[in-house]
Amino acid sequence: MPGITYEDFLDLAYDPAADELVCEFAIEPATDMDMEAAASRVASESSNGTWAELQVEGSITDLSATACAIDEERGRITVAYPDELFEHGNMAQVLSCIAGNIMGMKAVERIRLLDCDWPEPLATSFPGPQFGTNVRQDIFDAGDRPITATVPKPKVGLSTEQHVTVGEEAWTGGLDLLKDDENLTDQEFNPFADRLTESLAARDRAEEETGETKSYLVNVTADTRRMLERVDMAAEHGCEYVMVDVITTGWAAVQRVRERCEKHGLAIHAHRAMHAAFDRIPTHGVSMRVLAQIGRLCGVDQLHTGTADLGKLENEDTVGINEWLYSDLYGMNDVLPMASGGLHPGLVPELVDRVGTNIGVQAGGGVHGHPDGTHAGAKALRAAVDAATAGQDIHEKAKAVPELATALEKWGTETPR
Ligand SMILES: O=C(COP(=O)(O)O)[C@H](O)[C@H](O)COP(=O)(O)O
Ligand SMILES: [Mg+2]
Repeated sequence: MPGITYEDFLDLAYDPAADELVCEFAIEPATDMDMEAAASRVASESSNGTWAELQVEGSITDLSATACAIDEERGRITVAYPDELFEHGNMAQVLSCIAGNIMGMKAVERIRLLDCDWPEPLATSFPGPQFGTNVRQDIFDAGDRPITATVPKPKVGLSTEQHVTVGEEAWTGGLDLLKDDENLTDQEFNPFADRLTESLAARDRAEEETGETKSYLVNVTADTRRMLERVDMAAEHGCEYVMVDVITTGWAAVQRVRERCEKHGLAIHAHRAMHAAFDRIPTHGVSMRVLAQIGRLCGVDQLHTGTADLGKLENEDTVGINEWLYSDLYGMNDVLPMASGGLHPGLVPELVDRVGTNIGVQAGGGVHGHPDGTHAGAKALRAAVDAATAGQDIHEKAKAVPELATALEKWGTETPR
């Protein structure tokens, strides 16, 4: 009986079926291997093969992936995965196939999952976002402008009272969202329950004062049980959102949060802390593009996708990722990209020029580092966003908004480091 060998996973004449998941990888084969040998091993290990020749009966090869294209020059391969290989609606299982053992196999020096073409049966087995970019209208009344957010700094250490004061100043200064930082959850210096209730009371005051809708991205990140309890608490106290550190928490937990948020009608803000462990080295890991795709399928409404290189952190193709998040995917809702990380008012015109206005603009240091404090910083950021949306020159705007003039004087258009 002929066994299954690596060759069974390579067919460069193969045309993937419409229901197959097609993945593009960048690979650098091991020094003693050519692209074909490495590509067939990638397809094998990520579906149903292994290093040894296997003797099995029946149509087990129906579940085999096929390495169906190789671009020697660019070091790219394409692998098609049959739909039956996957448990629908189970992102952990999907990732254990397409980004699992292959990430560490010796047949490749480096391997990066660059992009996925999600077929309808698999994609629609996930819920997608409840709101996506519609948060700008469904939750706020933001018109054409980006929604705005700020995260109090220092990231941790402020007492609840200090945190809430900073939030209230930011809201009344003109920002839409107060956001917890990624490592602020339920520590003794600022307990979750107190912060939630007191922030929402401040939100109500700010709404009253400004006549605008305000909301709070409360960080519920924890083990799944505690996270769901916190989602329930956020809903109970009248919050519109929860924030989850989606990479550190893991997609399986995000799926449960999405389910619970639907029950309450809450939107999900996804912070991507730790994404760079997967995507920073451009020749290895899982691209931010794929992480963003997974976020959309699992149903986050807002996702950090970087600043198109204007901010303090390394970014991978913010523009291309955002375009994918807006693109049609079998009628699934889109995702609102959040630009964040080292932003300040002077960078806003160029940001909007590069990525458009269908985004959220988030700044921490660029608001609270304003020489006249958070309230002035919030006014400056809001004015910069309004001007950029209206196509007005930021220096013209600064003539009418002294807080913006001060911010421009302090930071100009520099990229922070
Ligand atoms: O706290 C901040 C930004 O603060 P600041 O405005 O002071 O830099 C966020 O955690 C980063 O946006 C994360 O980066 P990214 O959005 O790229 O994931
Ligand atoms: Mg942060």
